[in-house]
Amino acid sequence: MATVIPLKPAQGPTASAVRLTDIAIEFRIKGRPPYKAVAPTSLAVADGEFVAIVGPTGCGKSTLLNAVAGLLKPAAGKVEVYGQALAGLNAEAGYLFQQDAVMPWKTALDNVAIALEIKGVGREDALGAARDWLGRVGLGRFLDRYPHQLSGGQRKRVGLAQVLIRQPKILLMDEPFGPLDAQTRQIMGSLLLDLWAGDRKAVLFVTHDLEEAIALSDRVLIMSAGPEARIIGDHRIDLARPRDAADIRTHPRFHDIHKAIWGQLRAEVIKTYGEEA
Ligand SMILES: Nc1ncnc2c1ncn2[C@@H]1O[C@H](COP(=O)(O)OP(=O)(O)OP(=O)(O)O)[C@@H](O)[C@H]1O
Repeated sequence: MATVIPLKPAQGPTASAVRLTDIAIEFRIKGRPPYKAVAPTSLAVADGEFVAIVGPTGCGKSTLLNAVAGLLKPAAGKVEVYGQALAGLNAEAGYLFQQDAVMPWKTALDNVAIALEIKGVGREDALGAARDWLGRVGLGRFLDRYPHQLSGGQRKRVGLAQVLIRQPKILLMDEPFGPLDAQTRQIMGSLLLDLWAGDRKAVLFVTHDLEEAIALSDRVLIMSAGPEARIIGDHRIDLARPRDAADIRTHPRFHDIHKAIWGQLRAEVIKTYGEEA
């Protein structure tokens, strides 16, 4: 059985990388009462921890991530980053979305270098770092390709390099491998784990794919069906590291963990389909 750990944030001298306390999020829709997307809910991500959020479609996973990114302000509750109340955009975080953020008129090299240039890094230094990062994501031979000359998986690698070159302390990932085929998703997962093992950032990873969440994470959080969604499960994943995001799925322990968590997730997924039917 996977261990279910209490939802209360751990107390201790070290501040969490991210801590949400009793966060509630509402959307105003003209002529209607506010839509209460997220009910008061709490979560904490420790420094160096890889945490996934899984939940039924439309429950509020991206909304929660956007609150951590500082892209939207909760109606109630606290967002803290390394112990400091978040005001405005989260400067410690790099954000990787499902959609590509690459510029079609720039080569892979320029797409990655620009992430440093807009921070004031000189052109030559930015190009040097971009070459290095593209090498680390396996695109050392594709520096001068334009996005339309790259596969979907290769564009994702460019996106990953664009975010990582800025060395954020926290990585926010919203279905980052969503549009890719199953095999490429697993390869990207393995690449992400390899890169993460180097300097263990705090990661908050949103996915609808429970297998992907278990393969990558230290903890998997389950979000209930909306409206007024909240975190209802917090499962520690005790699979050894280093892990290969593809091979780990054949491990017997993986199946036990999957079975334990799926029971809880399935109930929420069924509620969502009932609502939309
Ligand atoms: N700007 C907005 N205005 C009104 N409602 C919104 C807005 N953004 C999101 N919502 C609603 O809030 C709820 C949560 O949306 P969110 O995108 O966070 O879900 P999700 O769990 O990430 O979904 P999916 O897995 O399908 O990507 C949904 O019911 C959505 O319709």
